[in-house]
Amino acid sequence: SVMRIDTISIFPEYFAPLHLSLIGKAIDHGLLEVSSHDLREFTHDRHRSVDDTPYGGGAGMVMKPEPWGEALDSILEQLPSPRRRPVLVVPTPSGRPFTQHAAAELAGAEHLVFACGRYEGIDHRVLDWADEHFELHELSLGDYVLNGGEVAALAMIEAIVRLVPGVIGNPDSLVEESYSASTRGMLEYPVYTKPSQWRGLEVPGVLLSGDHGAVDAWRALRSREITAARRPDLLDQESPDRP
Ligand SMILES: COc1ccc(Cn2ccc3ccc(-c4cc(N)[nH]n4)cc32)cc1
Repeated sequence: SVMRIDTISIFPEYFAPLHLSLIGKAIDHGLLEVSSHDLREFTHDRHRSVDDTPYGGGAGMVMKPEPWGEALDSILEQLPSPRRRPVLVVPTPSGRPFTQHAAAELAGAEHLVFACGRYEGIDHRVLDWADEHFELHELSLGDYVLNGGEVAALAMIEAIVRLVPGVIGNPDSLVEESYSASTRGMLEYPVYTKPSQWRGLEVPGVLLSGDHGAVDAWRALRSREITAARRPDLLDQESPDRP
């Protein structure tokens, strides 16, 4: 089944990179449809204004609700009926953390819409209205501040789309990863390839030994060492993935 992704932003060109590499191939193979919409197309004043001063005062500007309402209406109108409610993802600093778990959850959706804000954010009534017409997810990319939602949406789209069957060339790499890395498992072990000697640096001997049991043990040990050093929080969680 084809996954459809719509993005809405005042910088739609942010999403041009999605047509490169893996995601570009998925689009070429008809597995994925990506459309980027310019929010200003849903303004009608001479200045095509999308923002205004915040009620209650404070610095910066807030995105007006009307253009967002018209943009979201336009997405809903273009849906084949009878339609399941599309998923609306709104990147925001105050969102629920976007995790591999969230990516897997969203990878099952048929239709994803990303509303990318700028300025100090979007008039909250847009979210209140959208909650009635979409399956709404307000998501944070991480505990750092961006200038808008576009970069977060790009990262989320990549994390989601690579989980869609058929999009990634080699499904094995996903299985391995799902048990050892960025999920609530452990961090990835170090990887090596030819040449076996490079600038006086060798590849760990066990990896050249052909002893698969020893290789697995070495990798598990390195994952545990690296996780303990960099992400002790991941070690605390009991998870079925980690024996
Ligand atoms: C009240 O504090 C702020 C309010 C708005 C902004 C700028 N901005 C506007 C829309 C928008 C969407 C997402 C994000 C974002 C998401 C993550 N993980 N970091 N930053 C930032 C965004 C900065 C800070």
